[in-house]
Amino acid sequence: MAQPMIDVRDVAKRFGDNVVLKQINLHLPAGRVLGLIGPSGAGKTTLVKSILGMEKVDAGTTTVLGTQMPNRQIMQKIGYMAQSDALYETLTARENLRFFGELMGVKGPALAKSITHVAQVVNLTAMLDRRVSAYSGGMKRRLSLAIALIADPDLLILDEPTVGIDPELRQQIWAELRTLKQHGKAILVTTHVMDEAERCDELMLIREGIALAQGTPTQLKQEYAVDTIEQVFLKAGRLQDENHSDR
Ligand SMILES: Nc1ncnc2c1ncn2[C@@H]1O[C@H](COP(=O)(O)OP(=O)(O)OP(=O)(O)O)[C@@H](O)[C@H]1O
Repeated sequence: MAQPMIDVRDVAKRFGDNVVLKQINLHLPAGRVLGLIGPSGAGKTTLVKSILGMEKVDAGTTTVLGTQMPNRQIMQKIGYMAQSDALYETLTARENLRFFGELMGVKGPALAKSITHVAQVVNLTAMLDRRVSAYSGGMKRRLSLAIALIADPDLLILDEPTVGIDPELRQQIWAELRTLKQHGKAILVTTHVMDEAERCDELMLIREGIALAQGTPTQLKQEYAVDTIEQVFLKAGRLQDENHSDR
């Protein structure tokens, strides 16, 4: 089998007494979209940061592109969109894209071409030369996504990429993610939006730091004998509450 783009083995993490991740296992091959869904505080961002090597795990390993994390070189190969935007407000969007593109090794005409493409994907072409300080929250999210895409990375890790983005553009962004996966990219995405969860090839339901269920949306609906992912989630949560033996 081809080497997974992300391989998480038995990862555990706590902040003081707060156990945030318990024995998480996750494998993401090329050409797949894996959705991480769970309520606020479930541990999604902590898992994402553990995968990136930004958070030190207490047990287990996270391997990305065949290399155990943390690793600075590998980090530069990942298209990462954080939950909060890290943008240079005094620069224009184009300058931000140029800066982050160069940081990831894209230069010259290739960079100019990539800026044009990613700006189109997130619908910011007309606003590229405006300072980011004048951007709305949604525009900043879109620019953060464009930055994650700028170097055409093999692996994208997107933490709630469509928060504050209107439904039409959300469709456009998901169409782009689909195209990217068809080109063999691997995509890990966290989301609260259930119709986005339905678009993932595979889902991991995470609650109180525990991976409650994992599988394709169809498999999960069958397993829990329900019609929607939202119902899967609610049912899995109820079962977890009834069975406290895993705490
Ligand atoms: N740096 C930190 N120090 C202490 N506790 C933290 C830290 N980061 C996260 N936590 C705690 O870890 C738990 C999981 O947080 P995390 O941000 O991973 O959840 P999440 O599933 O991403 O939530 P949301 O959907 O709201 O973003 C929470 O209880 C949070 O308070």
